[in-house]
Amino acid sequence: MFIYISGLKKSYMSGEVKTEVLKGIEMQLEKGEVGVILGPSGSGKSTLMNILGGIDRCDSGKVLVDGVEINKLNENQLTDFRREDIGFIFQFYNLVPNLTVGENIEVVSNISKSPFNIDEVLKAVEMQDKKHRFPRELSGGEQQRVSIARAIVKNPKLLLCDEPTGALDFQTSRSILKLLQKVNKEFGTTILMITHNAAIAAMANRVFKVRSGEIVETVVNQVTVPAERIEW
Ligand SMILES: Nc1ncnc2c1ncn2[C@@H]1O[C@H](COP(=O)(O)OP(=O)(O)OP(=O)(O)O)[C@@H](O)[C@H]1O
Repeated sequence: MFIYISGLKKSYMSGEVKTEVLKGIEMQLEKGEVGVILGPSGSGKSTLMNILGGIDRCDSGKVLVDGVEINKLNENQLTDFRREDIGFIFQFYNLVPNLTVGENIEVVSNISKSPFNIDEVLKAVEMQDKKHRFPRELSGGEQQRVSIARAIVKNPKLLLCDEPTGALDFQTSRSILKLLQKVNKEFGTTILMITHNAAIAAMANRVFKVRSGEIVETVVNQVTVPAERIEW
């Protein structure tokens, strides 16, 4: 199993008060699959994703990514894991404003061990014509395409997407989801995506429903729906 999570717990302290945010998560995803995490605001989705991406650490439980138990890595190993194996896409694009599209991608490619070719990745996200533009000269959807290119150029094992269409209108959202599906097929990248939108679950191989820090249901879709046919 490519992602294997068992008994994962995480609490936060605010002052004297301890809040258990993840209460024993069980979750599995195969290599090359698309997983969707669905759940209401505050249910622990981002916390789970941050632990899986090596941004945060769990208190207890097992978290394996491609056979590596990431909660056992030291700080340097965790940094390497995050840098080399994980691509992140967020709701807001976090592009460097004074670098062009090409340069934003090059910064990541330069520090990667086995990056894809920048022009190929730009072509895949249909942004090859805008390589020399600055982020402020792009629409929201175009900026998200660039942030996807930046996340995949490093040839990550796992692409983690936290509400990637949260700031986009429905047509643009659909084109971004279509692009993620294409990345999954063409580059074979395993994708795990957080969303509030239950309709998006139709494009996933596995859907994890989170409530108050627990996975209350896992749905395995035998047939996945192409993004362009998702009903909103
Ligand atoms: N660093 C932190 N310190 C204290 N509490 C935190 C911290 N990070 C998250 N929390 C709390 O953990 C809970 C879960 O947060 P999380 O961001 O994982 O939820 P979410 O499901 O992703 O929500 P949303 O859909 O609104 O982004 C929330 O109650 C939040 O306030």
